[in-house]
Amino acid sequence: MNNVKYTIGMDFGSDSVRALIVNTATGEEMATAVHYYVRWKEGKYCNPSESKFRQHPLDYVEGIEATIKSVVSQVSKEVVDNIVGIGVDTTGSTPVAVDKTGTPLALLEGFEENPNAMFVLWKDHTGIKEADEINALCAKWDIDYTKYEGGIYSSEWFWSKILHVSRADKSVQEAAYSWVEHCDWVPFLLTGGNDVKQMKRSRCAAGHKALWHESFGGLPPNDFFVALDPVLDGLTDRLFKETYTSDVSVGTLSEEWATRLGLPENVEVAVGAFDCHMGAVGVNIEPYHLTKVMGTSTCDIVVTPMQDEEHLVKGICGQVDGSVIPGMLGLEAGQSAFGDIYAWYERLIAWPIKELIGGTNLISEDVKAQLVEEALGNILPKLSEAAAKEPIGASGELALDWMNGRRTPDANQNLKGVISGINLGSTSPKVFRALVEASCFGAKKIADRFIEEGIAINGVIAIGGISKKSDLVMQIMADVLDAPIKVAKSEQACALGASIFGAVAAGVHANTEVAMDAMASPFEKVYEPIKENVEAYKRVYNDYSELCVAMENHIMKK
Ligand SMILES: Nc1ncnc2c1ncn2[C@@H]1O[C@H](COP(=O)(O)OP(=O)(O)O)[C@@H](O)[C@H]1O
Ligand SMILES: O=C(CO)[C@@H](O)[C@@H](O)COP(=O)(O)O
Repeated sequence: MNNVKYTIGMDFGSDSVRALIVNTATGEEMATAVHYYVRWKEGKYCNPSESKFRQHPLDYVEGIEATIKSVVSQVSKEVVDNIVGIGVDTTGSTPVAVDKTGTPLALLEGFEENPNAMFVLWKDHTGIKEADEINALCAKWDIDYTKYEGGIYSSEWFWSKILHVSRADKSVQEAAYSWVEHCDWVPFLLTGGNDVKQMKRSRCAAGHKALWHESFGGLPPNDFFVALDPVLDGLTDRLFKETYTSDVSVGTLSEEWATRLGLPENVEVAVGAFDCHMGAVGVNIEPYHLTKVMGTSTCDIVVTPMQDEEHLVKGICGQVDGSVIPGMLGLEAGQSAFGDIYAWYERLIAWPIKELIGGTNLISEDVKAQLVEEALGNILPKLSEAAAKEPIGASGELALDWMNGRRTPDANQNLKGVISGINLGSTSPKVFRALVEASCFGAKKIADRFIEEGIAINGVIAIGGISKKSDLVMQIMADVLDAPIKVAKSEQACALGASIFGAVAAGVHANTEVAMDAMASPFEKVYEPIKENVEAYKRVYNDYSELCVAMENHIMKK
């Protein structure tokens, strides 16, 4: 008789959702599945030139069904019968306007194709002006509500997005009873929630991105929001006061979803949280260790014991009691674009390839398609191979990593990327190397800020796609940070972290620490800094820092 219990972890990333079935006694990953969002992949509802990125709720619903059915089909009936919990993490702040029943407006008649009725993805920066207004109001209000969020509110976050959409689209503003984070909506949906006021909201999302703090009595008061714009009058009453950590259960799977997914009905669903926070749990984060989730963007997570005396860390994405491990302080920072910078460069190089191969009459359509696929799939590996041979700083190309603005330190989404120091000898690999170096210098700015603010960093851990895909990026990161970087074995550390919370919420483990000890991923590799590279990068980093100041002054003058 098998007494082992299993949980499912779901990780909703920027492009895809991943699901795992995990053995709660050992952390063994029994099955895994990935689903790429169909509408998102087609580029629907987005306009990158305006930094507008929306995701349709159906992309997520289809993703839940596809991945869970797939993992369930990969394991025995005995395993399925012993699945007791589900944990969910998502990107954030990724909010959506909902009606009273908590249904995203894009699922209602008349709103199906309206991007303002869809989830406003974390990297959507259409609310830059609104973020500026929030910062200006906080600066003159008697309480600075941004103080636990690094002192600067970002256009990537909840209120900037709500205000922007409410102003831009009267039909959505009028139909929106409330607003909901992606990580709160999925557990609500799976447990059959139908009253948004009963939705259990994530402490992680609320504390890092929605200006929630216990000492404020919850969210800022209505008069603060009315002063911002009367269009927000009354909304806080329809949002929330209480928040929950992810060791708490939202409830059990609804009958409908249990049937749809082929799961038992008594499966507990944990309160959701953001991907990077659960990722840190997936690798058994220790206090004062920096966990870097390296993917499309980066998220940098540190936990510390709760301080007796409050110390506010400036310029990060906030410090929240229990956002990572319940009972500890979770600190978050990150870069708004990381792998996305390489993806942009890849697209630049891919354009002529697609055009030229696509336009030729010399080969058949099938061969064309195969050639294009092979060429595109090899751009980043080939560039990396060639870039690895370039000496550090020898030919002068120097870039800034602000292609999607600067998330931290000191959020400023008005900033733009730069490639400087080009001459007639600048090749594709040289420029690519400069972009990789810039992304690692941006990471060093974050590590430096934690240290300047008195948060020691005693070790660095990497998870996320790039920690697995790119030796080049990882070695440069170790050289630039001058620190060994341990890479987790799990391909899906965030989903694993979510499964750990599923196990705690289902009562299999007494608390998050015990569950992490049993289930978290070990490490498979360490990138050690190379001494001569560390020295060479110190010089280039100084140049990068000077270029940062010059460009920020230049852009902000306009
Ligand atoms: N060989 C490579 N070298 C560097 N970056 C890569 C490589 N292959 C893919 N990437 C980058 O990885 C990023 C995706 O990371 P991943 O962690 O898988 O996704 P997500 O951020 O959605 O969770 C993309 O931005 C892509 O540009
Ligand atoms: O900003 C957060 C969390 O606070 C992330 O959700 C966001 O950077 C998206 O992460 P990915 O790059 O998709 O892994």
